[in-house]
Amino acid sequence: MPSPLYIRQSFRSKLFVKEGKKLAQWNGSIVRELPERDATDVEDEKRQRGLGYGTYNNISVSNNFGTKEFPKAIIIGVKKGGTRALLEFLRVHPDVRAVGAEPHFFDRFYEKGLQWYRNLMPRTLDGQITMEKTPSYFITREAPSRVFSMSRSTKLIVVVRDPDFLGLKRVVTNKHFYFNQTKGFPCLKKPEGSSRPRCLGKSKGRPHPHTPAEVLHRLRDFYRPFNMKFYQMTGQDFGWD
Ligand SMILES: Nc1ncnc2c1ncn2[C@@H]1O[C@H](COP(=O)(O)OS(=O)(=O)O)[C@@H](OP(=O)(O)O)[C@H]1O
Repeated sequence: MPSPLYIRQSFRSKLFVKEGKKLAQWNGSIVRELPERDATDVEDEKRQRGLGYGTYNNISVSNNFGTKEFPKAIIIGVKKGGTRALLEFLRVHPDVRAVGAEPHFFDRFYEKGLQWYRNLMPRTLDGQITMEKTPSYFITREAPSRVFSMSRSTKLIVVVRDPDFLGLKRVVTNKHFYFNQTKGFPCLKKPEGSSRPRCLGKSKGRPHPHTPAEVLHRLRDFYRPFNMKFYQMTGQDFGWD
């Protein structure tokens, strides 16, 4: 089985940085690549079934060079764990190329075959990492063995907290972000000459209802044993109690 990496997510820019010259070049590609909105499951499905993946503007194909490769890393979950933010912030890095929408290959569209899947991927040059994210893989029993039969070396990333992996050079820092009060989380700053949105889509940053202390207490009690199991499995105490 491919081994999952449990990612601690704080989104305080653990993404990593190259010098100014390179930065100026890839600022241009950020403008093209950031999706205007998040792809919901329904949108994903429509796109994959009917409209043709390759033509949809969320799919990040910014050049005709390079080759389409299977992902070297897949964000497999957890749902609502900030997986979109992680992918969008990672793909700011020039060495990361990612599919904008969720491919749902290993859960819904497996019968379409590996060539179909690879064709969804953006082209990469030597040294670039292909990535995708589909958080429902985490709750799909068949997903791990399916990924394994595609490639034994693909890294599976589960967002827990703090992305800290992949060995990328330091390119993205705090200066690329601002704290958006309305959303309640960091967004990418607008590059010069761009009018494209820099924050995640409407479905992210929902207002949450007040949760009474008693309910929180009961939820903590309920999840405690599962959290303990998880700490044992990962060898790390996340201190969620
Ligand atoms: N930068 C940053 N820091 C912390 N939290 C963030 C960040 N960006 C997004 N979010 C929150 O992540 C929630 C969405 O997670 P996902 O993108 O994994 O959702 S999905 O499963 O793909 O639908 C969603 O939470 P809710 O708004 O509570 O639904 C987002 O607000």
